[in-house]
Amino acid sequence: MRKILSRTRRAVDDYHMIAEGDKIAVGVSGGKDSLTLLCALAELRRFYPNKFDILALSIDMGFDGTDFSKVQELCEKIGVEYIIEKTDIAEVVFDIRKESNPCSLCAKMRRGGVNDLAVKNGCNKVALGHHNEDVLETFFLSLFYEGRLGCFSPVTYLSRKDIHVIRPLIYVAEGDIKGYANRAELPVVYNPCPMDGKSKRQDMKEFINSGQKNDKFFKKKILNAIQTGLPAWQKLNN
Ligand SMILES: Nc1ncnc2c1ncn2[C@@H]1O[C@H](COP(=O)(O)OP(=O)(O)OP(=O)(O)O)[C@@H](O)[C@H]1O
Repeated sequence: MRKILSRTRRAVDDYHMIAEGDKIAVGVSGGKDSLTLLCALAELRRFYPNKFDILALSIDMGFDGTDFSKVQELCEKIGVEYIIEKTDIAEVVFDIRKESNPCSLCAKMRRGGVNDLAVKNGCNKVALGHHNEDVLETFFLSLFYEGRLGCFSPVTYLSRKDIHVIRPLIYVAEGDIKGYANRAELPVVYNPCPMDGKSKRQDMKEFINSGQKNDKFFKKKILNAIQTGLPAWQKLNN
């Protein structure tokens, strides 16, 4: 956890993600990334100079067999309040709308659900579990499939809801998350989504891995290009 925590702290500092008195909703899908984010922020909360509080939120998509009870137990252990909202997003996307491209509608509804639930519970920020490889994959997806330079931002202000979305794991490597999730025996929730893993993102992952194999600084250089080239990624002075 020490490495994850120090990288999380560096990202939080570089982009002023956490201010005194913040109440941060951590979006917990039940996957390894968001569970790691939850544990990292619970730990950071103990010593970060700006005092803040966290709340864990899960949007239950309504797939049969989803069980968040072990996440509930983890939250009790680390002293974090936990709210699960049951939805019928899976039914809307797959049965009612019969979407040919279900991921984009699903993600939109899920994001809306997390943000609304955060506001309803008095949070001024939402934290998401995007890690370093998510950043690089998203950057290349924009480049190769949309022909533009872009990526989600470390911090995004949503004016309609008056909340900030923060991504504290942007410097954390997926491999470190996997290692931590295994060692800490995080209660990863089985994802029954039929689309899970079937995406262009997988192709980008393979492309990045082959770049990294040829040049051990590949990922570092791309992140540097993002931070110097995309305005929203410019580090703020501390
Ligand atoms: N059902 C959900 N409820 C609450 N938050 C969610 C949910 N699904 C996703 N999120 C949040 O959005 C982030 C990005 O979603 P995405 O589906 O890309 O997750 P991921 O990369 O598979 O991460 P994870 O391993 O945490 O599932 C997650 O890390 C999490 O913080």
